Amino acid sequence: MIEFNNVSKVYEHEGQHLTAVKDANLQVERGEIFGVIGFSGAGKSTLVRLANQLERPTSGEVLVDGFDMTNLSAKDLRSVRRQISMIFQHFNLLESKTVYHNVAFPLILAGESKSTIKERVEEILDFVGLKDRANYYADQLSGGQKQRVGIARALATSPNILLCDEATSALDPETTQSILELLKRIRDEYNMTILMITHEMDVIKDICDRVAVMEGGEIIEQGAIFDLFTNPKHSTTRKFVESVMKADVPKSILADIETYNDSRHIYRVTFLRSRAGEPVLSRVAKKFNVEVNILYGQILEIQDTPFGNLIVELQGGDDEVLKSLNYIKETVSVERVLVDAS
Ligand SMILES: Nc1ncnc2c1ncn2[C@@H]1O[C@H](COP(=O)(O)OP(=O)(O)OP(=O)(O)O)[C@@H](O)[C@H]1O
Repeated sequence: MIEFNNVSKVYEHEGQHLTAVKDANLQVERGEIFGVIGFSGAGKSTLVRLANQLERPTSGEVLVDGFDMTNLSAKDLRSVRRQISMIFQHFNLLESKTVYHNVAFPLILAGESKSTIKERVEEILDFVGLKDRANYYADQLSGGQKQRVGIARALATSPNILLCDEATSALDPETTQSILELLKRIRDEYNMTILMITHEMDVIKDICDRVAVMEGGEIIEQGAIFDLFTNPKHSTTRKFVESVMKADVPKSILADIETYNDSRHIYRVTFLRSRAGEPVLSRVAKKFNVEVNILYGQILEIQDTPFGNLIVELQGGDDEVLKSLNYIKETVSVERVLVDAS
């Protein structure tokens, strides 16, 4: 649906060249929610603006629905662009206009009749849960409601692709969840293709099918969410994953682990997929001469798949600990050891 082939974007500023996107390759499939994550300045906004040709690439090609956006006539480009809508971090609403008018705006520009506009606006406001706010002014709404208006406006012209530029970054966690639920519903009910950029791994975890990680203009890693979470390869990807994994570990436990001395055996044990429910640690305690002390445990759900994450201490002689560890690794695919004090 959206394809980047060897795309680069170089800006020239006061005689200096700055490569904002470097040799990017990615494919977003129809009906997929694809996330792009990176720290500030990584090139995410530029990448998403290349998707609808708000920016022209310096080299490479951008295909949308098979059309090479870099080689279209102005008329054809307008027509392909009509399939693409965008929502923004700060909503970009007409603050002095009503909710109704904001959503009607792109339909008025498209020359639709009054009756078509009325029908469509009412339908879409109902869909985003703002039917009773049609006559409110945008500046009378909460942030979450404003983003719903932004989404309704984006959907008004029935696009196939929705680009989301940090769409939840200005919202509190609860409102973020409700907007993410709405985006999922849009994908499911309209088979929308969604390309979203964010710096929040939580957002990626909750909604995306696949993700690309950007750094210094390059896509340094990409893949299915589950694979990326359970087996991140690049150190920046690991940082993003740990921002979610560590977020829930109580500070007192983290501080405690850091003070453990070399003679103790502390491991992070990662349980994948259906194995998350297996009683492997109690089996280890019965089978070997060790005690298992669970310091911290968490089971995340990534794309409806359980992903267990435990920090355990194995107490016993070095030999027994080694045997136990090998047993755990065989049985539940221990992915990696965070703290190996042995
Ligand atoms: N129009 C422009 N002219 C010159 N340089 C630009 C322009 N737009 C972006 N850049 C530069 O390109 C790099 C990537 O910027 P971009 O906005 O794509 O990053 P980002 O990952 O979206 O960052 P943020 O999360 O802070 O918005 C930055 O160094 C930025 O200064």
